[in-house]
Amino acid sequence: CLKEYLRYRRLITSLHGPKSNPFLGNLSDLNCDDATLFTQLRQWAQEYYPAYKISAGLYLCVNIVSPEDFEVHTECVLSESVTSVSNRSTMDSAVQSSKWQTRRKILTPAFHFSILQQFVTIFNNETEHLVEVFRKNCHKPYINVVPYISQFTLSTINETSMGTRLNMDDEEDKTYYSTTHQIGKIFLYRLLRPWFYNNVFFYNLTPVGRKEKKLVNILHHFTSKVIKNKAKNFEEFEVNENEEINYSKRKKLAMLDLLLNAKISDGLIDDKGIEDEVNTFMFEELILQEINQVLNESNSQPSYNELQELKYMERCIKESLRIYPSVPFTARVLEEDILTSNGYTLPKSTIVNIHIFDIHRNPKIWPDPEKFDPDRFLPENCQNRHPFSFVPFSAGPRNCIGQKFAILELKAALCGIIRNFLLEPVDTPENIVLVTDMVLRAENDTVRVKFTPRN
Ligand code: HEM
Repeated sequence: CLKEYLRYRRLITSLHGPKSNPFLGNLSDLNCDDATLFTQLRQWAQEYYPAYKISAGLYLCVNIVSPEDFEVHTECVLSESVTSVSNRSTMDSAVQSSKWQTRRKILTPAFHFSILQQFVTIFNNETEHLVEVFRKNCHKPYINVVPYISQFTLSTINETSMGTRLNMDDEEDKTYYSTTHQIGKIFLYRLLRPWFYNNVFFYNLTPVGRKEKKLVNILHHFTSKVIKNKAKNFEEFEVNENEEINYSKRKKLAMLDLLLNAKISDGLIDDKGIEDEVNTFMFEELILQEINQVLNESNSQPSYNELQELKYMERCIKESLRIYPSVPFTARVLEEDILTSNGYTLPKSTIVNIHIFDIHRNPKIWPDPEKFDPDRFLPENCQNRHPFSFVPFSAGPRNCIGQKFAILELKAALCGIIRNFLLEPVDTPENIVLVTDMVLRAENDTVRVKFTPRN
């Protein structure tokens, strides 16, 4: 064991990375607020491309920033995920490595297009609820969309996977919703403190460990209740097995007048600024044009096939997921040694973090990376790109099983929102502060948008 450990340490420590203290490693850099940590990781990603090491005391991990190394690593991370190492008490049976392959096989048919077709009705109904909430609030100067969007996604996944609607007036459902948020924070806390990984006994005695236990019990209680109810319904369902499953044209851009006025009268905005603002509108108008074309101007809910036809919208979704990938980092444990593109050997058992966020903003692959340009995803523009340079759903065997589901759900939601409202950003990339979490979040969970109802 000692020989293996020393080899492991020697190989990882030969990799470059930020300066570290011999005893504490990079703990002092990592022990900061979530926003600073996010910026810090991005800075290291640029400085130490394509891969670098960081350490926390005796624990070491390697961060990968290049598509090439990401591709190599995916061949060696089939089973064990960091979630299962660091968080066994939370996610134990669901993610444990030995069971992964069997479970993935069982679950894959649940995402077959014939099943997704049935989910479209749920997506559309949930979208109607969302549009209704926005309509009630659209008289306000802006709406913070984050809580509404996360309730929408949680409600949709609940209904499609477990067959129940979340009801935010119900205390238990409300607690479940807030618990899913809090557990993410605790997971991150533990991920950054590797001495808690294997030390479950000690961790459970800490205040955070005790809180985690309480939250996990709430989640387990909720899901087991839903599963029990579902099991009852399932018997009823079998009896009825033959039953079907129940489940202004272009607006005048008055904004442009305002922008031009602001430029001429007080020089508050320059030509580039106006172009950016108009582009923001144009994307939305082009999406609306496509929706009207595909749905023949009707007000009906879109069908599965119609959603598939919304190609321009799909490019806009992909470009959004490139600039703001919902999962900015993933973490896994290597099962075998790998050789990185710059000639380093990363030994078996290394914890590897993938900077999805930075892969998506690599200027060599994505010129002018901060610019929103859906045409990057035209087939002819994708041809020569490395297949692992766009990875919002990760890649390789452990990629996201729900990616088609997610795109379809996003399309249904956008269809409902854009047909009903004209959107204007209140928060912009310049003032939004991103923070480290399990999923990409803006500081204080706030992204403000102005909603104006369309006639
Ligand atoms: C925009 C939406 C989504 C994004 C960006 C996304 C992204 C990802 C990523 C990056 C992973 C890999 C995580 C890792 O390697 O640690 C993943 C895994 C996974 N995702 Fe998603 N996801 C999305 C929506 C969904 C939805 C809607 C579902 C279910 C309906 C889903 C189910 C899963 C599952 C089950 C896994 C684990 C797969 C496995 O380990 O075999 N995802 N997702």
